[in-house]
This record gives sequence, structure tokens and C-alpha cells, in this order.
Amino acid sequence: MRIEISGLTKTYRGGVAAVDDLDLAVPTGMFGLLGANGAGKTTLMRILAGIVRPTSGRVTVGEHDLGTSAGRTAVQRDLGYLPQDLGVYPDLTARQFLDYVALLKGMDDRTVRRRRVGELLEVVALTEHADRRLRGFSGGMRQRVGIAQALLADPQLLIVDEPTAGLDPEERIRFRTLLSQFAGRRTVLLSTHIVDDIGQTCQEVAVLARGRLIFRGTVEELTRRAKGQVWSVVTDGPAPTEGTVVSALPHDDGMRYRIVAPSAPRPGARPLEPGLEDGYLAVATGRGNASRQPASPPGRRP
Ligand SMILES: Nc1ncnc2c1ncn2[C@@H]1O[C@H](COP(=O)(O)OP(=O)(O)OP(=O)(O)O)[C@@H](O)[C@H]1O
Repeated sequence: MRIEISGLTKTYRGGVAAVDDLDLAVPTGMFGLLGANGAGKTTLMRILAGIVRPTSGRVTVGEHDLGTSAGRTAVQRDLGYLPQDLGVYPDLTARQFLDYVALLKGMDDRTVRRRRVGELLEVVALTEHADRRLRGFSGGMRQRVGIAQALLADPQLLIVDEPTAGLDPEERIRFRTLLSQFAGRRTVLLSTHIVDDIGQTCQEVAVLARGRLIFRGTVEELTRRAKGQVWSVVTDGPAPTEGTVVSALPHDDGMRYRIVAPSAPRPGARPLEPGLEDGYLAVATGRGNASRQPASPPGRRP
């Protein structure tokens, strides 16, 4: 299910353009959305989920136009949404909670509902905890309940907003694997601050900054944006202030810094092969090599 976004703008009261004249196409499969705090990711996802109405612009999901009420209804029927802060009822068990959400989604037949809830508890590996109250669940277990509720109606479009924040490494890996397995021929839009999660699951990615698209391409293309801009500097003096420091590790001769900068930040700096995080930083700081067409047609804006 393909998403086509054109000229999309959302201006909140107070004049903040959280999404600003955005053009973006999201194909079937897993698609990553990256951007700093306040870049507009959540607003975009809430528009796609039909929770927030845009100020202007057009969104189609498959054949359905989100600008019409019939279109919104059709999209919402086929949509799973895991928001950043899914409220759960702490006194319900996982099974009761999922049963309740299934009922809200219109799954009236009790037998069908029970079977589906049981299947999903299995999928998210919570069967043995199914009858425990949610208040005792870890962050990762809660996120798995969250993904189970988003998958209840077997949606063709799944939108997940920063699902791995606060999870331990093992839970994070398990969670993102679950998403990849689910994606298949469906569309999964994954928003996150964790660049590595995108690298491990998505083929294509968009980067937002201040509501605008600053990159759209493959994970490899984003990595290449930092080509010739990643450096290793070893020093026992003050930390380098040139470019963006990606990491700092103790070294026999002081500290070893990994730096993204357009040219050698110091004499003796050693060039390194870029990684995805370097590419993201190069693009986010406006230094990425524009090795292919820009994210928006040139000349549209001053
Ligand atoms: N309901 C609202 N009313 C007014 N301004 C809002 C509202 N929601 C978001 N904003 C503003 O819109 C901008 C984009 O916010 P949004 O939450 O969409 O970004 P984000 O990329 O999801 O950020 P984060 O990664 O921190 O969740 C921010 O400047 C934010 O303060």
C-alpha cells in the first residue's frame, strides 16, 4: 500500500509549521523516518493516522484520499497505529486489554476475538504473561502489547512512533525483528531517533528537519552522504570543535574522536568509511554530499 503525500502543511495554533509543504512517497515495505526532536515526525504520523487534520495539502493511502471522510474511514479500517505514548489500563491483564481494544475495533464475535488475541499474544511472545496485570510489565513488554493491539485487525498499513525508546538492547532487537517480519507486503512506517534501528530494518528512509524533507533515499544513499567527511582524530588536548563529534573513546595517546566534517578537521586526521549515523549527521547538519537529486525540486523555495 503506497502513501503519496503532496504539499502537506500542518500549522498549529501559535504559528508553528510542524509539517511544511512536504512531498513524500512511501512504498510498500518498511520505511524509516528520522529527524531531531520537533522535526515533525509525530505530527506527520498523526495526520496519516487520521488523528490530526492538515492545514493544507493532499495525502492518499492506496486509492484512498485522506481529505475525504470516506477515505479516512477506509484508511483507518486498514491501519494499525502504535503512538509514542500508548495509554494502557494497568489493572487489566494483557489478554483483557487486547480483548477490549479488539471490541473497540468492532470485532464483535467473541470466539473470533479470543482466537485473534491468542494468536497475537503468541506473535509477540507474551502468551505466558497473558494473564498478568499490565502494571507489572517492563517497558519492552508494554511495547509488545502495543504492537499486538496495532496488529489486531491485520492492517495493511502500520505506523509506529519511536517504538524502541527506553527498551533494553535485547528487547529493541526483538521488537524491530518483529516489525520486519510483519512488514512483508504491507507498509510499515517507523519513526525513531535510533539510527541503527532504521539501518537494521528499512531499505528506504526520509529525514525531516523543521517539518521539511531534507533527504529521501536508500539507507546506502544516506550513508554515502558522509563520504569523504568522516575522520579519526587522536589527541591528548582539548576535544576538537570542528565538525560534529560522533564518538570519543579512550586511546593510548589520549582520546580518539570520530568526527563528521567537510574537510580534515586537524592535520593528521585519518579518513574513515562512513556509517549510517555519519550520513544522518551530515544531512542533519546540512553538510551531506548531494550525490543525487535533492529531496524537493530545486527552486521551489528561496
Ligand atoms: N498540539 C500542538 N500544538 C502546538 N504545537 C505543537 C503541537 N504538537 C507539536 N507541536 C510542535 O510542532 C513541532 C513538531 O512536533 P512533533 O511532535 O511533530 O515533532 P517530532 O519530530 O515528533 O518530535 P519528537 O521526536 O520530539 O517527538 C514542534 O515544534 C512541536 O513543538
